[in-house]
Amino acid sequence: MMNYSSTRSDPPETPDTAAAIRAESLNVVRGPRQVLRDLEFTVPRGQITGLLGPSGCGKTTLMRAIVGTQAKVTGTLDVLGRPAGHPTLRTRIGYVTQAPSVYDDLTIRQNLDYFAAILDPGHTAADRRHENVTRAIADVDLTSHTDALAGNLSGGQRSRVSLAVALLGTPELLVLDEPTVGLDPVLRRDLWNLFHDIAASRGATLLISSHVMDEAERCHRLLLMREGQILADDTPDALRTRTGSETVEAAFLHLVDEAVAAAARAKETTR
Ligand SMILES: Nc1ncnc2c1ncn2[C@@H]1O[C@H](COP(=O)(O)OP(=O)(O)OP(=O)(O)O)[C@@H](O)[C@H]1O
Repeated sequence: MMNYSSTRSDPPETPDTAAAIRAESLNVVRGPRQVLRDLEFTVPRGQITGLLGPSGCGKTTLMRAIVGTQAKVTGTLDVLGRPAGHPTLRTRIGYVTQAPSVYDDLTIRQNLDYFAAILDPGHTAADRRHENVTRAIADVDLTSHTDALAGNLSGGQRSRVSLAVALLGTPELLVLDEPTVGLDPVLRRDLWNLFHDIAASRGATLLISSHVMDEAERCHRLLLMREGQILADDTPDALRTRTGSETVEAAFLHLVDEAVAAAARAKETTR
């Protein structure tokens, strides 16, 4: 995690028009390996940015750095105008991990009531909490299962309970790690519609990881990753045009081939 010994000397927060996330010379080491290498990118506010790349390329590590839970992060990483991990960011960011974090022995409503009580405590907030919980359950289309035990839900339903928890505090930035993995096509489409609603109606910024390239087409912008580096930071249209490809998947493969060829040339010249 990045270090914050004092908030007294914090620089003033950057204006809302600035990027939601800005990284420069960002490096992360995990165990003996350098997992992220010299990343430089920005994520604009109010849009959906897809973080795509093969398994093991560093997507989760980057998300953990952004939400402030990753150790050994160096370089610049600003989130909503503050350095990543800053205490004031805790209530402004919703993070959904790959493994759903729900209590199996509680119902869906009890799970959300529990997290709502942490976010918005006190007797006087009871009505507001009830409303927020009901809305978050409806947002993820689980109203008909409100009183079902989380332990009896399918994997996709449990993921949606986790997403509902992240939506409780109406966060400005939602960081979602592979939220559609294992879901059927109808649910995937519905969730992507929900993500677009959240960005459009609340002006929220969403960073969504996936290794399913067809989901890239649903994003406003893309960060394509490979082996701990950013291969491209662009819109799906611009990527297809730039590489002369029909799909983002073909564009990604084109960029991988280019990177491999460039690395081989560099090796050749150093011999
Ligand atoms: N706790 C850890 N200690 C050491 N290395 C780790 C640790 N966790 C992950 N790594 C390594 O860091 C690299 C990036 O992992 P990460 O989970 O960020 O990838 P990912 O792109 O999210 O993969 P996936 O799509 O499979 O979830 C991998 O090579 C992985 O082996």
